Amino acid sequence: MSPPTTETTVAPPSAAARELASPVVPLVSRQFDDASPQARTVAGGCLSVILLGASGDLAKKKTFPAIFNLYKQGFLPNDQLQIFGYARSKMTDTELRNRIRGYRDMEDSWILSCSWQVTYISGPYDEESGYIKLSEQIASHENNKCGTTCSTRRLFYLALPPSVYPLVSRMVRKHCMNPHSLVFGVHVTGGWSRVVVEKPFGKDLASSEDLSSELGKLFTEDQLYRIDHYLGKEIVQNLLVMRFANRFFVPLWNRDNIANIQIVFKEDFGTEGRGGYFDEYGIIRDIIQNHLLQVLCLVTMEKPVSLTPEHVRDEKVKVLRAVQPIRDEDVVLGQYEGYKDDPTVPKDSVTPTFASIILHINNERWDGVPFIMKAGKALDSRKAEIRVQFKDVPGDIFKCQKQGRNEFVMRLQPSEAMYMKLTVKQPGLDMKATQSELDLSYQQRYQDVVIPEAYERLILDTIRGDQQHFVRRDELRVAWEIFTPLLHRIDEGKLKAVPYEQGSRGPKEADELLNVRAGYVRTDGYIWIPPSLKA
Ligand SMILES: NC(=O)C1=CN([C@@H]2O[C@H](COP(=O)(O)OP(=O)(O)OC[C@H]3O[C@@H](n4cnc5c(N)ncnc54)[C@H](OP(=O)(O)O)[C@@H]3O)[C@@H](O)[C@H]2O)C=CC1
Ligand SMILES: O=C1O[C@H](COP(=O)(O)O)[C@@H](O)[C@H](O)[C@H]1O
Repeated sequence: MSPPTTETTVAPPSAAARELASPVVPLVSRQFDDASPQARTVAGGCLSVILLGASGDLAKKKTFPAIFNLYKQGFLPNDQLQIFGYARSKMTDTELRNRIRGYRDMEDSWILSCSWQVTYISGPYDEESGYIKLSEQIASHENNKCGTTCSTRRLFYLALPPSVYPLVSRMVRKHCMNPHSLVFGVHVTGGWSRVVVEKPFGKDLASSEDLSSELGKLFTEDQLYRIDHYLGKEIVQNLLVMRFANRFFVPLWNRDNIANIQIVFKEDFGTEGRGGYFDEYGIIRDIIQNHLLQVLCLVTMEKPVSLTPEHVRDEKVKVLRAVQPIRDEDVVLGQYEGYKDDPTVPKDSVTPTFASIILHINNERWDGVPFIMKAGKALDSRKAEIRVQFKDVPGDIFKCQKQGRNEFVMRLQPSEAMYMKLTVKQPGLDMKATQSELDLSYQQRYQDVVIPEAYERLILDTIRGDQQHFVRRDELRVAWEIFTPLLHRIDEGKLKAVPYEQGSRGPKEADELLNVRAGYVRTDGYIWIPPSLKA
């Protein structure tokens, strides 16, 4: 096997590349300096998207719909696209298409009118024959559509359990990489092969490093896209713009003004048939170590030198390195009652389905500010948000502390919004202060804008070769360094999950942790109602 090569492309933009030009150019992710691989990569030619694990949950719910939506919006080449599904399950092309169609009720007529089709290949993950067949089918599509001269692009998406990544990656590397574009190790026709891998990337530092080394032997870092779909969410993508393009926030975003920050993920349903997977990982590996930690990076990092992916990721790594070891007294774990009734969950499972953890960042900006990372399944609502609580005003003459503190809330989902809780004069003759808000609710402000799904954005980024919103290897290592000691203590039974009622706020101990150890001050009697729900 030849060693992996760095992709270098030299062909001028083709007509197909121009066809791929985005109708909307997002502000953050589309700016590259001339030296970046993205700027050099020609984004045109035949495109094969190969979904390994095509029979699975992620493929059905997220990946296929995202590809269809991108195509529908004109982001993918009209006549040079082909989707290949690969998995062990026996299925025909039509059965796979029906499966995809069935999920989101995608319009039959529209799917049938696509000039390309979904091809399904059934094969084992551990035998070469399946990959040889897959490779032949891709080559045949490329020859039919492009001949041998134009650039060909192969996007391999591993929608599979991480345990099979090394095996599948070795097979892909050996049999399915793009042969046309390599001449003496250099891509001369603008072609590429890229590989998307899903989280969780390992179970702890050691297993993640093993996985990274395995993949590193097969692919270069710029061929590997470690996807964390929270980085594709609209409000998460807005974080750098909000923080670094608004004078308001520049002087306030630090330990002098901010009392605490919460990053919260709540789901109002349990494991729903994914208990087998979930029980092996638990809520910290499933949500906090990746999704919430990525959000924390963007909330706390210093301003990058520029928006090139490496500059942004350098800053993320830097702030992660300043996160302090997690103390047991800063952790509350929970397991919802009824979790073990799921037939795929062992009857004696102690896996946490809820965790609230206080992190501390030891740097000049954040020393002393508690960051509360809270995630749970089967809670009272489904939402994800970042809540920045400011300190009290010194010398308060209005007795505002009783009203509540200023908060800046960024709601990732549902109903994207940003609002600022502030104290104003209650309208009327009395000089009385009350809580109100400045509100930017996306549904109201951007009524004609369809907010893309995170997976749409990130899959498009992989096709464009933009790695800003993907996790770099060193970033992943530090993320595991932060959580591995705690995870090992949990695995050894040193920390126990307390039971909580389904549909509740989680264990009451988590509220105590928030109030007592993180100093969060709740505003009684104030609830933000999204404008869409107001009469
Ligand atoms: N589902 C979701 O909402 C999300 C999933 N992810 C990640 O995406 C990846 C795929 O997830 P998901 O689709 O839910 O997983 P699934 O359990 O649905 O697995 C996907 C496919 O992999 C094959 N497979 C399952 N178990 C094994 C095994 N032990 N050995 C070999 N092959 C197996 C099956 O295909 P066959 O038997 O036909 O070969 C299955 O259809 C995971 O890494 C997950 O963490 C990330 C975010 C959200
Ligand atoms: O990665 C995962 O994310 C989903 C939640 O994603 P969202 O975009 O709907 O917030 C979660 O349900 C799943 O357990 C986890 O693996």
